[in-house]
This record gives sequence, structure tokens and C-alpha cells, in this order.
Amino acid sequence: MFDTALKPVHPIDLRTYLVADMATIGAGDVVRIIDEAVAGGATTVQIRGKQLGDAELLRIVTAVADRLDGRATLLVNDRVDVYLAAREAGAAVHGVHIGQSDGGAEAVRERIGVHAVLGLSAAAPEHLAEAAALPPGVVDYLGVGAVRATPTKPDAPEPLGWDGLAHAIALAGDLPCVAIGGVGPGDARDARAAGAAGLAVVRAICAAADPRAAARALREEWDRGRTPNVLSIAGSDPSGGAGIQADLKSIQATGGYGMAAVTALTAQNTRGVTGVHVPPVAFLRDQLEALSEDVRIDAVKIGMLANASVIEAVASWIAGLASRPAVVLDPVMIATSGDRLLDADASRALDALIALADVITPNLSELAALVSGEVAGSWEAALEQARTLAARHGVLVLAKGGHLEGDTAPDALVSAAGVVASFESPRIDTANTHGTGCSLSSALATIYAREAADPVAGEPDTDAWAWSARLAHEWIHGAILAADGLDVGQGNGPLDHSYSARAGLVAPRRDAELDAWWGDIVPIVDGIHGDDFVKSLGEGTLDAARFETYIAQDSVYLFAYSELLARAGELSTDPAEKAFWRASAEAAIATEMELHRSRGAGERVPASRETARYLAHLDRSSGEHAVLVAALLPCFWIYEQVGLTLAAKNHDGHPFGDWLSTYGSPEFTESTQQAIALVQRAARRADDATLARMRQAFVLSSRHERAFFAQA
Ligand SMILES: Nc1ncnc2c1ncn2[C@@H]1O[C@H](COP(=O)(O)OP(=O)(O)OP(=O)(O)O)[C@@H](O)[C@H]1O
Ligand SMILES: Cc1ncc(CO)c(N)n1
Ligand SMILES: [Mg+2]
Repeated sequence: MFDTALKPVHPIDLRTYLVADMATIGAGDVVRIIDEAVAGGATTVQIRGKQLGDAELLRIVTAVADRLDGRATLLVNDRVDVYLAAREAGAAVHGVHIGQSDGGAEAVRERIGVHAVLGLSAAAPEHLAEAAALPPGVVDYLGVGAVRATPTKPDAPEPLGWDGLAHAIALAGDLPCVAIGGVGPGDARDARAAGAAGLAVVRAICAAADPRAAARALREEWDRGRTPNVLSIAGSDPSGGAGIQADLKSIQATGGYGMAAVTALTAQNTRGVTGVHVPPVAFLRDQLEALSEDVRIDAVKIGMLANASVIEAVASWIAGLASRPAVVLDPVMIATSGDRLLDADASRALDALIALADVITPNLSELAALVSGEVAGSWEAALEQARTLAARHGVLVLAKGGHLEGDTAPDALVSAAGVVASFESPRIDTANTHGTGCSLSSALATIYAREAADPVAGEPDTDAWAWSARLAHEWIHGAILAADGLDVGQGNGPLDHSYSARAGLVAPRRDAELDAWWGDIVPIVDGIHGDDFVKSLGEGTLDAARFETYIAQDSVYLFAYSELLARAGELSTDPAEKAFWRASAEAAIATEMELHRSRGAGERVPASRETARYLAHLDRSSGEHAVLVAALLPCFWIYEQVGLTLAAKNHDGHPFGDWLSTYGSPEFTESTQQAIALVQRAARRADDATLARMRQAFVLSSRHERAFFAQA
């Protein structure tokens, strides 16, 4: 029965649309390629298998559906029967995409019912006009093209070009259109300008060496249009290094659209502040109202506030907003030069504003002032003050060690419970740090707004802030490093906000960490795929004795591995996470017992050299939660990837059929996704040294995985 829960939300997400063409992909690779593409950001996948028989296509569609499990909209090209059969079998497949010659949209809609997705290809003006004239609800979207000539459709009519596409999309009325035909990441802007809702590609992903990276490139280019709107409420620094000027530059550099409402004007240069003018506070209210009446505001960074009435105006404006943006408050009190930027009597008013903030970013002297204490002489003392402040106001505090002595410049995100994440960079020997605090807080607000637009399911907000703070810290470090290259003034000069753009760097992304780890092990994983044992296992030609040896060692491994999974559960402090590792430990030992029984319950064999070494490495990693989970991950992730390839080769009567099916199962994929998410979370909270240890443990485990397969 078709489960209406599978019905995707309309309108469907066409941003990054993969046409998985079975003439381009081999049947053995299809699940992996589609999975990678979706992991990279593909939003909709259409499986096209014109040359395949129904049974074969059905098998592929079902395997892909099981794998994706609703993470992207999944459609079948042309073959309504195959779609209906897959749906009948309970697969998470959402609809069909048909061409002009496939029996008419209305007839297909009759067959698939109202909940299914129906897409239609159209290029000629008369087809577009026909589609636009259909009753609502018959067709959900149109595939329009070819924009350019392509080898996948050599018989296609004259390509449309961008003007032709715009014209065609205009004819389609309010039906969303995805542009197809020779398009790639570089076309996002043109396609959007022509009115398209996304880009559809075949070879750009299917034939790519790295389908995940290819999908990500497409999606990122498309999403560039979803830039967060970030507002700075701060003072003006005419020298451009601090205040709203620094904020706007930082917001732009880290991927936001910058706006600024001015609280105060300073007369200032790199040597200091010579005057402050605070315009009537009513005019600040006018500025803020003008914005909130018109513009969606994703994040707010608050800087210089000058006096208590400005603070109150900002606080009441934020409190009255219909939807609360992310708020980062940089409690500016005294400039680097020593000049006061906030009246001494305004501190109390600040409390009300702090309560509305998500994160506050005091430097050492501001931190001391906010807890009415002495300026911390050590980083430990600063962290303790930050914890006190966080507890008092229920906010996160980004403590900054820029003004400490020492070889490093530490920052830490602190909650009432203590340090959430810490980031440390070598201290840069430069006097050009004017506006670092302004720039860091704006970058933090922007990166958070950008990341929060694409949240990781179930991720606590604190983790998203921790991760954003890490990226902001890395970005500011680069801007300080580049500062001496500028020549602005004779005092403490500004940072170079544009260094990242000039270097052609994309503002950093959240998933970069685990992607980089996977990048480390790609050659290792390739080696496993090419391993003789793995290949002959898939082909079913493996010698039974070799399989036996392998299974015996797998038993030995699982026995100890189960204990280590349980240990990860013990070390974890989160109940859901504990439950996951414990359940995995039980599953591992249950599998071990099953294997043992299947081998006739004889004597358990001793560990081989390879198995013993792998286990020793895991054992050595088991002292620290973050490192242990990183070390355990390859056994999920690599096994799952190898398992999927093997499962694709499974068939009735395969000599190792039962075994192959376990590792290609949706349950194992689900566990792997959870393990990845948990490690990702640990990585986001880790300090730099721990992060390095995690990555090392992960890579080393992957090498052991390879040796483990190779021993058989
Ligand atoms: N010399 C340095 N080398 C490396 N990083 C630094 C240096 N000075 C400051 N930072 C970094 O710059 C950021 C701002 O920290 P800082 O403590 O200077 O804030 P601040 O005093 O509020 O800045 P501002 O003077 O702009 O108000 C932090 O991430 C800090 O680690
Ligand atoms: C306008 C302004 N805001 C903040 C600071 C803090 O650096 C500054 N120097 N000037
Ligand atoms: Mg500051």
C-alpha cells in the first residue's frame, strides 16, 4: 500500500536534480552514485533505465529507495508500471517523470493518484502552452531543455539557449521548471535569471569521478542565492577597520548580505577615537523599523551601543520582532585604543539585551566588567568568568583571549555547564588588530545564519554555534595574518577582510570536516574495493575456505569490537547517544554468536596478526570519547560502502547471498548515518588537538580495515 507519509512536501525541491541514467552508470554503481549525490546535496533523483527490463529496473529503483529512505525525492522515468510496483512493495519512491510521448499527463495522473509526483518534459512552445493549460494538480513540475546540445540526447531538437529557456519558462505559467541539457554549476545564475527552480544534470554527476563533490558544487552554486540577510546594529568607524564598516566587510566575506543600522558615529582612526556623536535614539528606531517592515532578517550582530537609551531601543525592537533572528552581541565597552564606547552607567541596561542574545562575545576586560570582577590574568580564570556569565544570563559566551600574553590566541565557546568548544591559533605578531572583535562577531552571526538555513537533523543549537564559532575563528585568523599587507594609518591598523575572496576561498562549510576525513581515506577505500577477496566475494567465485578464514576472524573482531562499542556508550554523556552505542554493541555480539553458530559452534580461533593489530589500535583509542568514536567509524562507514557494492551483486542462489544482504541492508545504512552524525557532533565540539587525534584515529582504523580484508 502506498503510504501517504511518503508524499513529499509540495512544491518539490528541484534545486539539484539528478537524472541517474542507467546507460551512463553501471547497475553495480547506481546505489552508490545516487547515495553520494544525495549526500552532496542532490534534492531530487530520477532513475532513467530505458534499456532495462521491468524486473531489473524495479530491482534498482527499490534498492535506491531503500538506501535514500526519503532523503531526496525519488522518481522513475517513463515506466509507470515500475513505479507502481515499487510503491506497492513499500519503497520510498515518490512519482514519475514522463516525456511528451508517454501517454499523456492526465492519463498518467489517473493511474498514479493525487499524492504522487508527476514531472513532464517540455521544450517546444506548443508543449509548454499545453502543460500550462492542464488543470492544477495534474503536473507538478516541468523539465525544460535542452538548454545546450548534449551527447546523452543526440537526437534532440535545436537547443534553447538562455533566452529560449526564459521564453519557455514564461509560457509554463506557474509550473516550476527545472533546466536541463548541458548545464553545470556555472549556470546557476543564468538558470535562475531565466526563472528556473533548479538545474538537472546527467553526466555532470553520473560520470563524475567524485559524484558527491559534483553534486555539492551544483547545490552550492544554486544556494548562493539563499544568502542570509545579516544586520549590524553598531557604531560607525570612518577609518573602516571597526564598527559597521568592519561588520559589513566581514558579513560579505563570510557569505552574507550585510545591512547596517547606525547607533552612533565616532571620529576615529587607527590611533584612537577623538569624538562620539549619538544621534537621537528615535532615529535609530526609525532605521530598525524600516528594516523589519520590509526585510527578512536572519541574524543580527550588535556592537557599539553608546548609552542606556540606545540599548533599550535595540532590546525592545528585538523583543517585538515577529520571528526572532539569531543574535550575537559584542558587548563593546572600551576600544582597543582604550577609549570608552559605552557610558559607565549603561551596564545594567545591558542585562536586558544580553537576555535576548544567543551568544555574547566579550574580550577579557568586558568579561571582567560583566561579572564585576578583576580582569582575568589567565585563560582558566577567563573561562571561569565566562561560565559564570553564561549561567547568569542563560546565553553562550564566546570568550576571547586576544589580549592575553602567550604564544597562542585561544577562544572558547562556554555555556553554563562549562566549555562547549575551544579553538586555539598561534598568536600573530602584529599591531594590526583594530576591529578584530567587531569582525569576529559579525562573521559568527553570518556563518551561523548560513549554516542554520541548512540544519543537521536533530543537532542541538549549541553544536551549530560551536561549529560556526570554529569557522569564524579560522576566518578571523586568516584576516589578521593578512593585515600587515595593507597600509592603513599609523596606529593599530585594520584586518584584511577581503583576504579569503582574493585567495578564491569559498567561505568554509560545516561538513568540511568529515568530508576531509573521507578524502584522506579514498585511496584506502579504493584499495578495498579492488581487493581480490572483496571482488571474488561479490562475484561468488570466492574459495569457501578463504571465506571461512575471513568469517572466523570477523568473529574474533566482533567479540572485542562489541566491548569497544559499549565503552563508547559509557564515555558518552548524551542518553540518545549512549543508547545508540549500546544497541550497536549488542548487535555486534549477536552477529558474532550467529556467525559462531553458523560455523558449527566449534572452537573460537585466535586473532590473526591483522585482527590483533586493529583491535589494539581501537583499544588504544578508547580513553577519550571523541577519539574512540572516530576510531570506530570506519567499521561502519567503509563496511557499509563496501557492503552496498557487494549487495548490488547479490542475486538468488548467490553462494554468499545471506552474508551480502546484511551489509547492504537499510538498517546498517541507518546505523552508519547515525554513527557519522555522532562523530560529526563530537568533531564540532572538539578542540584543535582533539580534532587532530580524531582524524588520525579514523585514518588509522581505515588502514586496519584494509589490512583486515586483505588478510583473507
Ligand atoms: N595577535 C593575535 N593573533 C591571533 N589572533 C588574535 C590576535 N589578537 C586577537 N586575535 C583574535 O581576534 C579575535 C578578537 O579577540 P580580541 O580579544 O582581540 O577581541 P576584542 O578586544 O573585542 O577586539 P576589538 O579590539 O576589535 O574590540 C579573537 O578570535 C582572538 O583570538
Ligand atoms: C564604532 C566602533 N565600534 C566598535 C569598536 C571596537 O573595536 C570601535 N573601535 N569602534
Ligand atoms: Mg571588542
